Amino acid sequence: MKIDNVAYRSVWVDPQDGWTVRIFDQTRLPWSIDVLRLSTADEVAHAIRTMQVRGAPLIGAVAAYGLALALREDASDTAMEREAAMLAETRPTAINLRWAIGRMLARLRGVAPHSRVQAAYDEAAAICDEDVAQNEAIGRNGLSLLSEIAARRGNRVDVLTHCNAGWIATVDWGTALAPIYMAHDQGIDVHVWVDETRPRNQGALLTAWELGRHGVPHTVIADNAGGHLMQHGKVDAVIVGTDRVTRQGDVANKIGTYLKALAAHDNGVPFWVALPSTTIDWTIGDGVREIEIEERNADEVGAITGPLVGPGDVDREGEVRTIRLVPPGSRAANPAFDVTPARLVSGLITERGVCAASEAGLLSLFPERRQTAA
Ligand SMILES: CSC[C@@H](O)[C@@H](O)C(=O)COP(=O)(O)O
Repeated sequence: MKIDNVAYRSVWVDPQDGWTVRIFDQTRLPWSIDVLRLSTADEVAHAIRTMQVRGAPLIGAVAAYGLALALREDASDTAMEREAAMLAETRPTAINLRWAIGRMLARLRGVAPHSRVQAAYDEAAAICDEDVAQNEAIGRNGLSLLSEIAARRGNRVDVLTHCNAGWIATVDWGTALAPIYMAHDQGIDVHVWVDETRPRNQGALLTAWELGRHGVPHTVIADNAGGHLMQHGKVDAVIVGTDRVTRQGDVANKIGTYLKALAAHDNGVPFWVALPSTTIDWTIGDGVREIEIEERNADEVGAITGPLVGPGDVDREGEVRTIRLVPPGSRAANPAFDVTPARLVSGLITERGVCAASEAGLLSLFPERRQTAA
């Protein structure tokens, strides 16, 4: 995607030095576009934990480069296994992280230590290229669904999305936002209701920023507004991304997604989930019981960060500050994801096509997984 007419991915190797890894600091967006340089596996782990990089596919891709950085310092078997385990544990819910580390190890275990660094960079680059191709295919498959609605509605589609599943959450394109970008580029009058997505506001900050830069009409809403809009016929479809889909089609995504699925179900609004196959966890069935939900620091609920606005503070307008929301002494809790049961999901939009959120649906697109799932 482009920033000031320059095409960027969300992660890349610095072309000047040929080895450090560059990312946008997503804790600073949209107020400031800061590019970070990561040169050790520990720096990568820190970037993932603090959500300087976030979004399921992107943290997998960045972690893969993290392992390449680790191998530059020590390419022995012991160091490789240790650093891989450390990177895989930086966040628990998104399965792409463990998938990417698993793929790197599968490739590198058979490579002699002196050849591992180059092999690791090559494999991480392949993961990135494949993610871009998968998201582009997801965009095309989701576009068919949006085109059908537009054909019925005089070229208009209103989509609601939650959190950020755009290009900044993947290597490029995004999952949930890829069909929206393509619909907009094709001249469909697409408008997006953007859930702010408390507590970290990935919708209000990142999705709104992405859509705005691409010229896609959008409106940021409080997280609680979606049900009301659906009751009044203002939402044609909900499309969200996901951090993990079980083989039976249960969907883990940013906290609050489940409530949107319930409201969509009650109002007959299609609820679609967009994902690359790297987000499917074939080893588990019941997402509510089996997916580990990340519990983040309660301070993310108890405070909010943003630039000061006038008129009270004209001199300091624009200065980014953190403001306390919760009185001292009140406890806060911060489960970061929830699980939407498959029965509430209208369809899964993957790189291979759209399927029912069920084991049979997923296996119809990924028949090679039949044995794993059995
Ligand atoms: C294509 S990203 C899909 C999901 O990863 C996204 O919706 C989400 O929940 C991200 O959570 P985050 O905590 O911001 O990493």
